[in-house]
Amino acid sequence: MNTELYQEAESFIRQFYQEKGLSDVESRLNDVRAAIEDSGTYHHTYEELVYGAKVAWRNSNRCIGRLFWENLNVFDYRQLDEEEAIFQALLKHIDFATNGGRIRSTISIFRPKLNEKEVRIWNHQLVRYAGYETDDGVIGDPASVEFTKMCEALGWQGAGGSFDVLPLVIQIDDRAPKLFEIPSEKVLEVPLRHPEFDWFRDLELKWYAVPFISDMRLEIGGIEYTAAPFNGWYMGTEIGARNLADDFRYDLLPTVAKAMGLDTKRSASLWKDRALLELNQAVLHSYREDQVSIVDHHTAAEQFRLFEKKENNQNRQATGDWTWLIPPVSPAATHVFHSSYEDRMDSPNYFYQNEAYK
Ligand code: HEM
Ligand SMILES: N/C(=N/c1cccc(CO[C@@H]2CCNC2)c1)c1cccs1
Repeated sequence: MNTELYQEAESFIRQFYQEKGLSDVESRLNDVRAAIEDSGTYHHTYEELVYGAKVAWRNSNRCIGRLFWENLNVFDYRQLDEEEAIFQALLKHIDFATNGGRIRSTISIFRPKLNEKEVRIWNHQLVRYAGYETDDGVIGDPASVEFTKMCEALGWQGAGGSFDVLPLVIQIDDRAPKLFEIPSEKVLEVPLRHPEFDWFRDLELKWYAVPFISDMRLEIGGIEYTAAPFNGWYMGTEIGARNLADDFRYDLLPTVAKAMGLDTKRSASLWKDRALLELNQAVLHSYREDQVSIVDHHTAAEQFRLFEKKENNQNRQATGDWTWLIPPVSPAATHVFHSSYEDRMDSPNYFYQNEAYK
């Protein structure tokens, strides 16, 4: 009898029954114990799965967006056993979550790991841009160079542009991974323009509307869901202060600063800070004008403060990883910077897992 699994299962089931005010937890625990004795594992009810996915979000210490943890749409795809069916489910997730720009927080949960057999999505995010190493530097997203090479090794042919959407790579157990192109009409993107600087659109920048994290493991009561892609909406700084700004990503601060006519020779001119602000303003302006959900880092911090209060009202204390909760732009202008959080890892939760392309 796998007592470690039973202990994690018991702790989760008791938490679920207690928080939901359900009765007769002992009878459910007897069924779970019997299942583990009989088959080495147990099966979550849909209600347990939904509660587990939501509480895993509530426990995600690095997430500033947790105020809305109870509004998660959960798709139960544990019965799917073929790559093609999983691909179709992912397209449905992308459509449902995108919702024409009124983004809906959603998670799709595929079959959990059992006896070293597992379903994996090799992508970091369902939608992400390719990165190509050339003699004159990287074209596209440098963060995707390694994964792009893997896709090419598996037969994918990218267009060689700066914003090519990568294919989905789905692997079941030890079968060969299968590649699937996402139809371009399924991928909502936002062309970036600035509210005052007309030259900004000439940079021909864009970003995808919805972030779908597809490489983390969802752990609920000792059961490991190794393929459980989830999405929310972006906080503007993720795009404007990191993806497009980091010098190991699209490295656009010098480009924006020069177009603004700033003196990029002297750090003291704060040209990087001025460029950052305009880049972030362009992101928020473009997403809002296209009616694509996005949140600025001040509003997100206010929402997080409300989350902290709501947790206290439920006799819980919000845990957090301060180093990730503070936004990369004007962190000290938010209450988060002046607060402290215990970085305790409660379960259920989302975890990193080994790179699928081992
Ligand atoms: C609804 C809007 C949401 C917003 C605005 C939001 C915002 C963020 C931001 C800004 C980060 C830091 C990312 C980074 O710095 O790279 C983050 C991290 C995280 N979020 Fe949220 N989030 C949202 C919804 C969700 C949902 C629906 C889930 C899961 C069900 C989730 C789970 C997480 C996790 C696990 C991390 C940490 C990732 C890591 O450690 O790499 N978030 N979130
Ligand atoms: N806005 C978001 N931002 C992120 C949430 C989790 C992870 C990430 C990206 O993390 C990468 C790995 C470490 N930094 C970048 C971004 C969401 C994605 C999915 C739901 S909400």
